[in-house]
Amino acid sequence: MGGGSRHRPESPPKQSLRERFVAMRNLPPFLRGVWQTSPFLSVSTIVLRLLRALLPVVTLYVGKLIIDEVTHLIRAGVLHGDLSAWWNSGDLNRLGGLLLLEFALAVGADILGRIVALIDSLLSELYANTTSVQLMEHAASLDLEDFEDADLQDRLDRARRQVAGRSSLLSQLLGQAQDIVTIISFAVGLAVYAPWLIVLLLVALVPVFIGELHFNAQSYAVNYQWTPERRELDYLRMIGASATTAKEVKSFGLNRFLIDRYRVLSQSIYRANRTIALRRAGWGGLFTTIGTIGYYAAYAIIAFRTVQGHFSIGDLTFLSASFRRLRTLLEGLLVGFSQVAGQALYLDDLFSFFLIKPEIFTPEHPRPFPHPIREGFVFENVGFRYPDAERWAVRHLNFHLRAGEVLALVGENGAGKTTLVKLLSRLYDPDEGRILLDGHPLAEYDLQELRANIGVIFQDFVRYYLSAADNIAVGRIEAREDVSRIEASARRSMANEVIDRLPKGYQQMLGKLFKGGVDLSGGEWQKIAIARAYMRDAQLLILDEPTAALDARSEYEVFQRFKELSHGKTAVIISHRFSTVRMADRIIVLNEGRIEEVGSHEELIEKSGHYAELFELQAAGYR
Ligand SMILES: Nc1ncnc2c1ncn2[C@@H]1O[C@H](COP(=O)(O)OP(=O)(O)OP(=O)(O)O)[C@@H](O)[C@H]1O
Repeated sequence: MGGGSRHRPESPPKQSLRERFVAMRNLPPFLRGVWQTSPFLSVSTIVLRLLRALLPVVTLYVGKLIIDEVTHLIRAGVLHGDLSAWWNSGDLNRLGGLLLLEFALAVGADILGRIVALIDSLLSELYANTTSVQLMEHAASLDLEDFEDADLQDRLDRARRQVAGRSSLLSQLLGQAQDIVTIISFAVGLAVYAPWLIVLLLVALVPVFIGELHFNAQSYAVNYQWTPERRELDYLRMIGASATTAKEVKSFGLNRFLIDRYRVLSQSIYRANRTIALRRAGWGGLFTTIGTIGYYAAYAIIAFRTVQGHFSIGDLTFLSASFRRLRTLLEGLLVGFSQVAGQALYLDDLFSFFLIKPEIFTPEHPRPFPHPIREGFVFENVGFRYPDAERWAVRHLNFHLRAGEVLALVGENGAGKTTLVKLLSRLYDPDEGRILLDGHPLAEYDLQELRANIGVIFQDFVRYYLSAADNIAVGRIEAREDVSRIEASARRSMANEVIDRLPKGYQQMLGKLFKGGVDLSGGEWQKIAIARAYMRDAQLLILDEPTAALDARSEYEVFQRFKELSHGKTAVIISHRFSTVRMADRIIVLNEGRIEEVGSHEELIEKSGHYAELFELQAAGYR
């Protein structure tokens, strides 16, 4: 969260006219994406819209013919006594035919419009689904480091909103294309009768266009600038009203604080939006009035010329209606264009998110992963610094994690234990030095294979709101159906005792998010999480303090089993409990990112160094 001092870019990005036009380059890939989603639906909507586009001018022209026919009939004075006699005389045939035609056109236009709207909504939804999946897939390929970057979070957030809220872009875009065809057809009609009307039209419309363009750019800029705050709003809403936070929020009485913070923040966003909306409404009103003046000027001229005998009454209605429709259409087109340009800017976020490339990836020709690992892992002068951090989290790490040994990492909070583990599982790459596996850098192996061979349970493991069985199966999701494997893993981590007590056993939904879910104690969750490591059947097992919530007996038993069961397997355990740590073959003591001591429990006690001091401290606490 931003706290009190909010960073605001000096000049709002991407709001110049030129940049808006540049953003239009996003439209071709967008349309290509839509096309690939469903070529059939795409073709259908284009063809139907083309038909629909020509209907208005045809309808208006038929209207003109009707009026001309009516005036003709009046002038000719062919009035018969009653309607049926008149009808039978055949004088009304042409008028009747024209009326029928206009009726058919109106019905046709309505039906076509509905079909087109239906296709557009189907197509938009399909496209939004496809893009959401791509978004998830791409997010999955990114580095952990990327996710810890607030800028990326902002961009991802805008991209998500783009997908969720902007699927109207497609119908807008297609509607524009359709309107252009209609406009051309009207313009041709107008040009034939009175070309000067078109000039008048343009003069009336230009101010509206520029106004729209300007205010859309401002809206985007505001939206862009306030992304972090909007994310904070979401976050506040989430911690203010979710099952996982309710306990703490209630007992600390945080609700008032959260609500006030939400209110203040949402009001500032509201004020920024209101300012733009007000200015937009004011200027928009003025510009529209100019357009209306243009329309009535044209109307007066047409009427005058009709009186002079240049136009028929039918022409008068056709021209004035054409002019009015053209004005509305062009206004819509221009406003729509600037909206499309605005949406194209949001597409920028979506597409630029796709352009972020992970830095940790599998080389083109990966080295086959060793089965079994022979020598183990060697850290050679490894150093790592978190992005934007001043301090090295770990530095000058030199040690050998031998195949088959159980290594414990000990150190005070922030000493670098978790960081070391993240480097080992290649969630980060070192900034200095290198890590070798059986003599070759980790980066030469296939990333998926490396991760598949490492089973790591972090201290902040995830409590999935899934069934108990699935909570274990996530350790090796391909084996989700393998009940005996899941049960065996549960027995090893003692999770079976927890699950046996659940009303629905392995099928019990865990967590309180969904109906019928049962929550577990911290230690019970941990036993479930540890079962994931066994599920994985990896060559290297890493337990990063996942036992912190286990009672002393459970932790002892869990590690006893761990040692027995991981026999021959390489393992790294992080724990603050020395009863556990002393079971390891070797212990590394970390201090401020450096290795301070290495040895077995006995050796380190003998040495009377940092380890012995920490051990004494804990032992004294129990005496
Ligand atoms: N994602 C991160 N971004 C920036 N700095 C981090 C990040 N994670 C850890 N650090 C910093 O790196 C240092 C080492 O952290 P690390 O999590 O490795 O410690 P640890 O020994 O596991 O501590 P603990 O016993 O509290 O779990 C700390 O100074 C910490 O503040």
